[in-house]
Amino acid sequence: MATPVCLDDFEKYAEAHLSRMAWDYFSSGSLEMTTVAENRKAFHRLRIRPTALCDVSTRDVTTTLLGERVACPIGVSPTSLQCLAHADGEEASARAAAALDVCYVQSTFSTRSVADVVAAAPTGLKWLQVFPLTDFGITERLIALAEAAGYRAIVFTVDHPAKPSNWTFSRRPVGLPPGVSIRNIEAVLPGEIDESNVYAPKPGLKPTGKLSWHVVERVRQLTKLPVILKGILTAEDARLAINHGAAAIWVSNHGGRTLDGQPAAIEALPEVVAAVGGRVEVYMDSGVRTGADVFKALALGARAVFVGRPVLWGLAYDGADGVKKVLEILREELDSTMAFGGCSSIGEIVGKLRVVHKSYYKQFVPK
Ligand SMILES: Cc1cc2nc3c(=O)[nH]c(=O)nc-3n(C[C@H](O)[C@H](O)[C@H](O)COP(=O)(O)O)c2cc1C
Ligand SMILES: CCCCCCC(=O)C(=O)O
Repeated sequence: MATPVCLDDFEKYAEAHLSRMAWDYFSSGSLEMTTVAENRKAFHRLRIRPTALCDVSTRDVTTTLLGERVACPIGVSPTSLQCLAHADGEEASARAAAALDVCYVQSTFSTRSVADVVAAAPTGLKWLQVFPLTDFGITERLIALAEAAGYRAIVFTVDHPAKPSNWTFSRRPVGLPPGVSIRNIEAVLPGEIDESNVYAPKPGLKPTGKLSWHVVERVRQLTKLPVILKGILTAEDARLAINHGAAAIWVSNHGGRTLDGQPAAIEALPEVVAAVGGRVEVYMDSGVRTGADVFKALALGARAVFVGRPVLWGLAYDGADGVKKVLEILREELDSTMAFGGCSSIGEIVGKLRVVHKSYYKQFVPK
């Protein structure tokens, strides 16, 4: 295969080279996968309105997340089981993120532990993702480890209260090949994973559906770190999140892997941004594949975007170097979109009708 030039090329490579089980695990979503598809289609329905004759001779893509500087507003979403994509797994993806000075979010269900990741990538902004699991002690111990290791925020995933209905996983259980284990869980709870079917864990590791907004306070009480809520899609939940002390809100539909039929994350972003009214930062993921997508999300009020599957494709292509290429391509495409859109800094992208739904243009069509 020729050298990949865009994220779609990395996806094709991954599909051709990963084991069938790994590819199915990474690519699938719930039920008919309509939300997986909508995450892309919704970006295509948006149009960028360019501004001519601006000084775009130099462009600055740096920004800050919760006060910490990053080289660009593109980060790595938490994704589980990265050693299915490459033997170095999360060590490689964290190294790539650190090399590019972008935010790295480690999944609870990582095939490398917090300690492994910090040893492999001692620099760079790192956050830990946690779930509401049946055994709250697991979350508690992971947060303590991350805080001690210098992680800078906790990403609390609120859109995963049960095992998702995924026909692909039902047809072929997701198992771990020899030598691969969920080391992040092993570090706090040895011997709990059934390696032949990771979606049939021991009771304590199951997602709990016994939830209320008080769980956010419970997580906050465990740590001095800011707690970001991941998986918010409505204005009502965004307001509740702020009332319960969320430091930031992450608009996401989990890449279409949880509730099929929910909106594309980019469609839900404007109502969340409006409800938040600038009180906390808003991030988004789900379906971001080009620098134009990044520009659209920022114009609609996201402080930063994150990518999930593209990082797994990069790992499959060439470990840490592959992930670096994926992130560099997105950064360069964002930079180019800014030049042609008329923006010299990230701050200039926001607002000003830079991005509209394609129906905006109907009003100008002669009747
Ligand atoms: C294989 C895979 C594993 C995932 N694991 C987690 C996880 O452990 N925790 C979590 O909060 N989200 C998880 N997600 C969701 C991602 O964080 C992210 O929301 C999603 O992948 C974004 O969509 P994208 O893949 O289209 O970029 C996972 C997604 C995939 C594809
Ligand atoms: C190994 C158990 C899988 C946990 C769920 C990870 C996840 O969020 C996903 O989308 O997959």
